[in-house]
Amino acid sequence: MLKVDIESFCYQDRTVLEDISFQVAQGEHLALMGESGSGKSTLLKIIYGLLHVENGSVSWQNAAALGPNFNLVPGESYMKYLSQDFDLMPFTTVEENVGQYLSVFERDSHPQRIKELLKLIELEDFAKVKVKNLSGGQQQRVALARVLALEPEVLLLDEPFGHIDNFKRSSLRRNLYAYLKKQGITVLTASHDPNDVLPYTNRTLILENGKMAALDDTKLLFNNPPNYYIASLFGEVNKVPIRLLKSYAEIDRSVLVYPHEFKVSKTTGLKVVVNNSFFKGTHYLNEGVTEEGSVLFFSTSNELTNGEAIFLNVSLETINARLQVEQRTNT
Ligand SMILES: Nc1ncnc2c1ncn2[C@@H]1O[C@H](COP(=O)(O)OP(=O)(O)OP(=O)(O)O)[C@@H](O)[C@H]1O
Repeated sequence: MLKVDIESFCYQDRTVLEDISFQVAQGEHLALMGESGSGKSTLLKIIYGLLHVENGSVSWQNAAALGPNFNLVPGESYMKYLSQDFDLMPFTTVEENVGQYLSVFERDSHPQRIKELLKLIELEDFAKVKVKNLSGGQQQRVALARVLALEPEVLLLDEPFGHIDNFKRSSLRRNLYAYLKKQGITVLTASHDPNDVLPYTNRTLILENGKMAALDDTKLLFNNPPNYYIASLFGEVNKVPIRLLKSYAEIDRSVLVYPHEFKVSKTTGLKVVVNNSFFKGTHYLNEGVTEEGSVLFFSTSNELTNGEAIFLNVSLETINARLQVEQRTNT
């Protein structure tokens, strides 16, 4: 079990983390989400032991992680941290970079282990290439292989696919997370990308201005986001007054609605005039303006014409579910 308790953490005199307290079970995969500057990287650096936290503690399996004021070389041996800057040796080859992190006591198994890791990151053909001659995305994959070399018990990943193109990203993500799960490695992934988070993580911790805005089951957070900030980390979202959706409603509140949750009708519902229809590959994301002048985003399978009037509907189940979440988080 990884236990993190941070009362506060400051850079110079600016507090950037406050009241952070959570636990991660062995083998669990926790996502860290939050807007840029919310404190994700800082939190990972504290956990790894790169930053000293005066008011707080980190422990793994009930043993305290002591941080940089106590360790000659920062970082705990059972943990690895993949930072946003890759920290590679540019003038040596891919296999040397990965091999450097393998145990000196098991030299015989190095070639096999390097081969295995290069296969995982899909860079087998680049084993003899110097790192300085690789693209940014390829370098990020080498950095990933390096942190995996010694099979850490805890792996901290900071935007691990940020430099990798979509073509490689999907398969790499699948292979990597399947591998980590199989090995029972405890993982924390900080990411802006819901595609890194939704399919692969058990729980998600949301940071907002250095504070914990939520910590819950990932699917639950997506399906029933407690507020607009949290929902918008997963993609486009609308805040819609219930009285516009159900004319008979006596409730003066708004609910969060994702674009895919609107059902489109030609005759009944909340009237909007289409302003834009963006092709998203699998669907169209449309921008519509209500009679009150607010903008709503909704999905359709077909392209809509600008100026066309259509009607939006949201199911009672969705509205009720959202109202219940609000009640739960307000009590
Ligand atoms: N070394 C530093 N010295 C002073 N302030 C810092 C330092 N590093 C980060 N900060 C500040 O601390 C806050 C949190 O930064 P952090 O990098 O942890 O956020 P983040 O959520 O990881 O952002 P991003 O998603 O953009 O990587 C920001 O306001 C940032 O400007």
